[in-house]
Amino acid sequence: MNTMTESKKTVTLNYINGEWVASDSEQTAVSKNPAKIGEDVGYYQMSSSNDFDQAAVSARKAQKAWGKLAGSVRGDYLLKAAAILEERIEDVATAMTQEMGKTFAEAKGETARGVAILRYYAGEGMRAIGDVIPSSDSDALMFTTRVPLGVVGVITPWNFPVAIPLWKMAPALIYGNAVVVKPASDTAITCSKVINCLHDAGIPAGVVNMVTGSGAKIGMEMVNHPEIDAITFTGSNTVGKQLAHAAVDRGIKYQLEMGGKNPVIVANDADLELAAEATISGGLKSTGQKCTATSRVIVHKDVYEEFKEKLLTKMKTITVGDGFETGTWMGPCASEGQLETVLSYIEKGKQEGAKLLYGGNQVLKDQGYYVEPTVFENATPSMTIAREEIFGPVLVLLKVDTMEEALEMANDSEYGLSASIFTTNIGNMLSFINEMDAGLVRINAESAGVELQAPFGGMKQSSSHSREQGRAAIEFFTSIKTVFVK
Ligand SMILES: NC(=O)C1=CN([C@@H]2O[C@H](COP(=O)(O)OP(=O)(O)OC[C@H]3O[C@@H](n4cnc5c(N)ncnc54)[C@H](O)[C@@H]3O)[C@@H](O)[C@H]2O)C=CC1
Ligand SMILES: CCCCCC(=O)O
Repeated sequence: MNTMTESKKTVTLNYINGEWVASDSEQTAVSKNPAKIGEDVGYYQMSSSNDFDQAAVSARKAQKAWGKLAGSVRGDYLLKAAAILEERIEDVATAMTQEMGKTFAEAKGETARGVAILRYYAGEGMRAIGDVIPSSDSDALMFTTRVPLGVVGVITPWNFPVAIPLWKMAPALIYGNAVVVKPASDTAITCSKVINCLHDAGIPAGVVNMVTGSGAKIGMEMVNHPEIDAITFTGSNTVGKQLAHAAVDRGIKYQLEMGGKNPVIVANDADLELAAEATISGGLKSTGQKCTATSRVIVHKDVYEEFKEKLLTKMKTITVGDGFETGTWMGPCASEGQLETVLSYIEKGKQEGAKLLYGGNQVLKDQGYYVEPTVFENATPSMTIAREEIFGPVLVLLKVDTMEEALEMANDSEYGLSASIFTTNIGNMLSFINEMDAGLVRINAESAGVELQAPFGGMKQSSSHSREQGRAAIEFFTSIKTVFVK
């Protein structure tokens, strides 16, 4: 059981060496519901260095046998976990909406994506992992194979608390690694429910471990621990860079997926209804808290006013509220801190001279951490709101005279995660595909829309330049060994 009751409080436990255990710090912290101020979702362990050490040592011991299993046998565990998670979609999604505010429908959709991720990587246990390469010695046999890294540390953010841990853990496990996961504290309970599905699938003790608590403490403990052979991180650039420096100091493999400032280009031949709908969805779904969310909206001057009117008409229909309420389109910001960050960027936008077209206000103040969907115009590319990741429901309209200017503006960012263009012109489409510096480029579709079977990752400052998901994940979670036999 992943929780215990302590003076009527539900306390989520750590998962170490196949057992649910409390931290030896005897300290817990509360996970709060951002939709309902004052409502505690539950408690999680504020773990100690010793807790992490026990998890890492357990993982090291377990990995030896786990790595020797046939890939198909490892895959069977993932298939069982997928079936269990599928049975528990409502329960896991409930925890997600309670902990970070995503609408219940989106939370169920994400959890279903987690089921699909487990099933996809289960199949990887029976697919080729190398090549036969002709040696210059005709009597010799030369081929490549792949070996696991060993123990992989997994650090994940709060915005996709099921999909991101699983799109890291599932490939790590199928390719023979053991894992220690440190989830974002805001969604520790949700992660524990995912881990419990792996536990109930009978995964061998020590192969999967979860240690909750302060990122600065446990996250840094992880990257510096001698039993950790690699780190896979998704989160902010600030934290990612800290982890990378520590990983380089130890000479271990690391993978970072970080921020974005994703543009959408609306060409003068675009389907404006489609472009407006996709900008709303891509920019404001999940309260704009997706790394792939649209934030810069670059519009050709010929269609600017018509597009703006369509966008505003749709924005005015957005209902803000508790993610469990049927009519809610957009939930709260994930935490009080996230709300404060978003409101500070809105103020910055006004101070720097952008025009607030719609929204910009905190709402339902007595209930939770809610902000209106917001759009600015008359912004310049140098303004803070056009350069920095806000990670909230804030769109910035930018007007251009030509498609060349649009593409130049779209690339004028330190980030390069995802980007979209709306056009019916094949020349615009090909220029965008070839010249847009982003890891995910989408044509006539919103900037969000990661598919689990395709490589995913950023360019420039959005990533450490490996790729997650799909078959690409094998590159990070294994090492290639070239074999020569005479
Ligand atoms: N590129 C991508 O695929 C994605 C990127 N993100 C990015 O993540 C950010 C939002 O997520 P947050 O959880 O707020 O990010 P965050 O960077 O604050 O935290 C991410 C994880 O790192 C841990 N952490 C915090 N401080 C740490 C430290 N000093 N050492 C080690 N670990 C530490 C946290 O506890 C959490 O588990 C945004 O910047 C967003 O763009 C989010 C989802 C996907
Ligand atoms: C955290 C990255 C997940 C992005 C969700 C999407 O674009 O579908």
